Amino acid sequence: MGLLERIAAPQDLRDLSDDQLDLLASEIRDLMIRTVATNTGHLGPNLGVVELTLAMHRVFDSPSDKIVFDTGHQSYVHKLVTGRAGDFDTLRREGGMSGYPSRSESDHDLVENSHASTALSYADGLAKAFTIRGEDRHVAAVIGDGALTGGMAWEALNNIAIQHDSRLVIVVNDNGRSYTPTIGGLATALTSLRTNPRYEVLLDMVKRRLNAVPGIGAVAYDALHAVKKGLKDAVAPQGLFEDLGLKYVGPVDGHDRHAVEQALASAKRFGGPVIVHAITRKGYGYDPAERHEADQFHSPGPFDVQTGAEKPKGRIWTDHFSDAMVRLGERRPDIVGITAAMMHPVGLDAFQARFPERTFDVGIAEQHAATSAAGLAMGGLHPVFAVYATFLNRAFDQVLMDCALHRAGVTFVLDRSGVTGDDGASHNGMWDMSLLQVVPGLRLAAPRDITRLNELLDEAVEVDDAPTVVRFPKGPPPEDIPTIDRLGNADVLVRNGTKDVLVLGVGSMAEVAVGVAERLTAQGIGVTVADPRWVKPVDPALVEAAADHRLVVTIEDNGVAGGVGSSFLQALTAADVRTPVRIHGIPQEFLDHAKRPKILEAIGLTPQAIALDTIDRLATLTPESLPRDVSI
Ligand SMILES: Cc1ncc(C[n+]2csc(CCOP(=O)(O)OP(=O)(O)O)c2C)c(N)n1
Ligand SMILES: CC(=O)[C@@H](O)[C@H](O)COP(=O)(O)O
Ligand SMILES: [Mg+2]
Repeated sequence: MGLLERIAAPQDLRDLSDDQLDLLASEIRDLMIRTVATNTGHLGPNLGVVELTLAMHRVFDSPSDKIVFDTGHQSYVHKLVTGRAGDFDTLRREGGMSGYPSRSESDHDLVENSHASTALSYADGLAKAFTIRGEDRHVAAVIGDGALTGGMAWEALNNIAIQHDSRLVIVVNDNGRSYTPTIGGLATALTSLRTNPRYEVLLDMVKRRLNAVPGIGAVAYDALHAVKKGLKDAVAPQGLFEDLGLKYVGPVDGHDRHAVEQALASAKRFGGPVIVHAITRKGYGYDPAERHEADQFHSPGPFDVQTGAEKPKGRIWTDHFSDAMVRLGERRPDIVGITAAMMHPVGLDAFQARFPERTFDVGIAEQHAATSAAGLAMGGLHPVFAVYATFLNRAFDQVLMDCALHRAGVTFVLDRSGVTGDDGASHNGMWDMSLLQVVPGLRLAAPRDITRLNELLDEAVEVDDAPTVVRFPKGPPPEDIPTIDRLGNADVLVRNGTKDVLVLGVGSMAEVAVGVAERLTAQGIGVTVADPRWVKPVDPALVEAAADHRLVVTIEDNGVAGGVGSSFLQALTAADVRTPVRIHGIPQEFLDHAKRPKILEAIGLTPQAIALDTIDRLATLTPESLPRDVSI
């Protein structure tokens, strides 16, 4: 590992010469490429911030100064130079290093939330705290051009701009992309700053001339830096940040570590909030990533280091949704697709290719997406907003007060619902079937397999007077699980005679419910397994069926608090049905990263664990807890 072994703390970086720092940068790239090739992870974003991160840790004094990463997926270099290089081979492994900042790993890490556009708000708070406490500490926040399209970032900038004494340096890591090129007026404004041809040529010439002058070159370059700012005013329109009252330094070549250090040092000296605009390239230094058209290896699966060829992946739920959307689009000219900067990851790229004028990428702006969808519905269209389940949390009020209050026919398709695993606590989609329970009129479906996905999507887009939600998990779908009967709107999957236990298997947990039934049947226990399909509103036929059974078991890939099981129990209570209910779901905790199957096993969402619990539960049932008309 060479030089990296010598970096026990970021302060060690200051003892390295320029040549050694260049060598260290290539060592870091090499290690990240080899590690992500097997462990998976965010290679493109991290290759793009090697020089930037080294410069930050040479200028700022972490952990006393606080370095905050927006989204945090680009914090591998930060981890490598803050004493964790030795554990890097455990990246994203169960019990190993998180792919995001982790406070339990290091006091150099602060923000663990992987939801974008939050860093500037944390930084605003931190800087105010240091000022009030009279602490001479700086805050440096790294935010990507993509994360800058999120509304929270501008709420923060609005506040930061008036904090004239805050020791805050904002580094805009501008690589022009989220997954795909960043969209919108902000992106255009950033582009105009970074690509003004006269400014670039002039700057390059000056830099080359000065650096060629031994001894004084760098100093003069630094002095000219301020002039350059003036220069830039002359050759590049300002606006954007400086109209807000924010000092702006840049754009600076984010792969020129020395230039970045100069910019950061001068920004640090300003003594007030400053924006340093760094131009970087995602995947920089690894050809297969730089050439990767789709997303420059934003988060590649396992791949061959030599060729960059990714190991073939089987079809996942998203691929089937993608096909279904194209079919819907052909059948329904009123259907439009919306994504929040994740066109391919949510499976709307095929729909976009077929119906470009009916597809909208709104940037990382889920709140805007939801309310814009309400507007589209009010305008006579039927929008489908495809989003990862966890990211819809951010738009809860928009779903409630902009969509549901106005009975807007918007369909939300929640990919990555339930346990996702690799990306840690803030990525698990374990909240939607709890949060959305309280939304009046909203209908929520959880397909168990691809046949049901197509059925439920068709049903959802037929609803034009209320928001509908269809949610499915990360990864490959199961084989179709056949229906043997209907029970109201629900599908009966197993019925083996006596009515001891009614098992409700929700969405991806229907497969688990069938496994539970197999184990209970082998013990001579009577089981009915039903897949509710629509979990909100609760199906009255299932309430009725519960009254005929000794015990109800609900299984959901959602937090147990306020989820499907809770709402079913509430419905039984309201109907004065006293059958006891045993709720199985994700414990209401922040789960550490690991693979989805390992987490499901660890939290007991397996046929074996639930069958054993059910047998125990049945054995403890006492007459008074039985429905009135059953005697044992
Ligand atoms: C609220 C939210 N929506 C979507 C995502 C998914 N996501 C992760 S990284 C990313 C792109 C971020 O782009 P940028 O901020 O420019 O960082 P870069 O990857 O270019 O370094 C997105 C959309 C997220 N993390 N948070
Ligand atoms: C950082 C981020 O939010 C996404 O890039 C996330 O890693 C998505 O991962 P998957 O698309 O692999 O579920
Ligand atoms: Mg970017």
